[in-house]
Amino acid sequence: MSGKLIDGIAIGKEIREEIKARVSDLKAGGCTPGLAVILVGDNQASRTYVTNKEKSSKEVGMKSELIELPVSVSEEELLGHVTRLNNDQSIHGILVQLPLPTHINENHVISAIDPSKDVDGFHPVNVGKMIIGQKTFLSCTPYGIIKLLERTNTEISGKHAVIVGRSNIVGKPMGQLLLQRDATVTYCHSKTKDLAEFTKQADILIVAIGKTKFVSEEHIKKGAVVIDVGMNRDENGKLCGDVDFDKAREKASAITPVPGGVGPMTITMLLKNTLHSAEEAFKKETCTKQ
Ligand SMILES: NC(=O)C1=CN([C@@H]2O[C@H](COP(=O)(O)OP(=O)(O)OC[C@H]3O[C@@H](n4cnc5c(N)ncnc54)[C@H](OP(=O)(O)O)[C@@H]3O)[C@@H](O)[C@H]2O)C=CC1
Ligand SMILES: Nc1nc(=O)c2c([nH]1)NC[C@@H]1CN(c3ccc(C(=O)N[C@@H](CCC(=O)O)C(=O)O)cc3)C=[N+]21
Ligand SMILES: [Mg+2]
Repeated sequence: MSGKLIDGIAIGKEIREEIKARVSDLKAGGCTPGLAVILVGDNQASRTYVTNKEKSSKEVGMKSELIELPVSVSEEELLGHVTRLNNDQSIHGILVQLPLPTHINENHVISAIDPSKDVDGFHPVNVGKMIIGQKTFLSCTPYGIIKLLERTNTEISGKHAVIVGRSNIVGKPMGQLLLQRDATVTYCHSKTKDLAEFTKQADILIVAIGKTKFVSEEHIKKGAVVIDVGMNRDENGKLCGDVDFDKAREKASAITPVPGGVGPMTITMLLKNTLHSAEEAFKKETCTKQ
C-alpha cells in the first residue's frame, strides 16, 4: 500500500483564489486588507516563512508591512511597535514571529496585540474563545490542517486523533479543534511513556515535535491519515518533517509531505484571517480609504 499524497500546495492555492476574489471586492469598496509582520533578529528559518508570507499576501492583493528589529531590541520598544500597529487603521492583522529572544517575555507581547487584529489566534482572549467554540481567529497551522482534512474528505467525527506535541501554537489548539469536530483526542509529549503504544491507535495522527524523521512505520496503524507539521533540516540541509515520509507512506492511507503539506496551509489561513479582520473593519466603517 502507498498512501495518497495530501497536496497542501494545491489546496492552499484553491483557497487563496477565493481569498483573492474577496480582497478584490473589498478593494473595490476602498478597503485594502493590511498585514504587519514583526521579525526580531535574523533567524534563517523565520526569514523564509516571512518571505513566503510577504509573497503570498501580495499575490492575493493585500498590503504587507515587514518590521525588522535587531535581536537586541528591548521589550518596551517592541511593545511600542505593537501599539502603533494596533492604532493603525490600515493594518488588520498583526503577527509577531515566534520565538522571540529570551530577554523578551512572549506573553507580554502576545497579550499586547489587539485581539481583533490577532490573526495568529495566540492572544489569551482568542485562545479562550476558541476553546469554548466562540467565533474568533483560529491558529493558522491547526486551522490549515482542519482544511486539509475537510478538503480530502477525511472523516473526523468519532475518529481517534492522536497529537504528538503540545505547544501553544500547534499541538494544544489542534487537539481542541479536533475535539470540537467530535474526534476522540489523545495528546502525547516528551514525557509520554511508550509513544508508539498511543500513536498506533490513531486514525488521524498529527506530529508536531520538531525532530527529524522521528515518527516511522512502527508508530502508525495501517490506513491512518498522517499529518506532518515538522519543519526541520536534515544533515544535508534539506527541509524535512518529523515523519519518515517514505516508510510512513507505506502504512498510511493519506499523508502530507514536507515541504508542500502543512506549511503552505499555515500561510493561506493567515491570509484568510487577515481578510476576515479587514471585512469586519469594513462593516464597521473603520477600514481607511486607500
Ligand atoms: N508547517 C508549519 O506551518 C509549522 C511548522 N512548525 C514546526 O513544527 C514543529 C513543532 O513546532 P512547535 O509546536 O512550535 O514546537 P515546540 O518545540 O514548541 O514543541 C514541541 C513539542 O513536541 C514535544 N516533543 C518533543 N520531543 C518529543 C518526543 N521525543 N516525543 C514526544 N513529544 C516530543 C514537546 O513535549 P514537551 O511539551 O513535553 O516539551 C513539545 O510539546 C517544529 O519542527 C516547527 O518548526 C511549527 C509551526 C508551524
Ligand atoms: N507568530 C508566529 N506564527 C506562525 O505561524 C509561526 C511562527 N510565529 N513561527 C514559526 C512557525 C513556522 N511557520 C511556518 C510557516 C510557513 C511555512 C512554509 O511555508 N513551509 C513551506 C516551505 C518552506 C521552505 O521552503 O522553507 C512548506 O512546508 O512547503 C513553514 C513554517 C509559521 N510559524
Ligand atoms: Mg517555544
